[in-house]
Amino acid sequence: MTTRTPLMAGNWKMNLNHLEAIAHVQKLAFALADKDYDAVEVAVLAPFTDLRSVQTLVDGDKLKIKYGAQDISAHDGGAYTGEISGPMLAKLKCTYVAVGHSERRQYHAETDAIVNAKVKAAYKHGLTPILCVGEELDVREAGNHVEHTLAQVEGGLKDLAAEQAESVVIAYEPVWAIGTGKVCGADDAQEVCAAIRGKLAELYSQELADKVRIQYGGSVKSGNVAEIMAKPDIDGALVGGASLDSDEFVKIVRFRDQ
Ligand SMILES: O=C[C@H](O)COP(=O)(O)O
Repeated sequence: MTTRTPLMAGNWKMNLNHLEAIAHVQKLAFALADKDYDAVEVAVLAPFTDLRSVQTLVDGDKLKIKYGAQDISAHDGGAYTGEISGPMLAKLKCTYVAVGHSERRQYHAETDAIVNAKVKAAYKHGLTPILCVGEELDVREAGNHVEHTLAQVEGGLKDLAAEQAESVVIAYEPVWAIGTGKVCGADDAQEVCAAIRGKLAELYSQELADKVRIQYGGSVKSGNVAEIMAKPDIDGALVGGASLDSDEFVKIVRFRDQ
């Protein structure tokens, strides 16, 4: 059986300026330093303006915390005002980049085709995409959440070679549970995450599907993370609001201590 190292990633969204980011990462590093946390991978997805500061801190202090961006341009460079390219993120030694977050899909009209181009841009420049998928409330209420989410997985990974797809991280984030305090029940989250793994097996192979880490995201907190992480197809969490409180995020990272 494949062992998947859990990935706990804090998505700061449009919060924390670069000075606040430094203080926040320092607090995380201090709180996590007294105990070996190799068994869990920790990452922060910071605003673009924070990345250089976070890089300097992580490199300088040799921190185990990984970092990345919340979006990437599908283009490598050129006249795309306001965009940030893969080469720019790679130069900052980002490990991860979130792609297709529901807030990008909703507020920036990102389609599966755009998300797919961004996933490919990430791989082209050595970044690992965290492909975000998940249904809106009306889709869940109509009972189409699995089908909807699997279509986003298939669209996001379209034409991607197995050598790349085997390292993708998929974040299942039901839109109705994001920032609402309404956490998806652990059994409901497991149902969709298992279906995502099944889709990966269908698209590639069971061996590849067993390697891919699938996160749950949506109102994850220290009080519910252990129950979510106990599910066999959930390999981590993509944490929004609760990742802005360093004490709370550390408790989430240490879900096994609960
Ligand atoms: O990327 C993170 C998700 O959007 C979840 O956000 P949340 O933890 O604030 O619900």
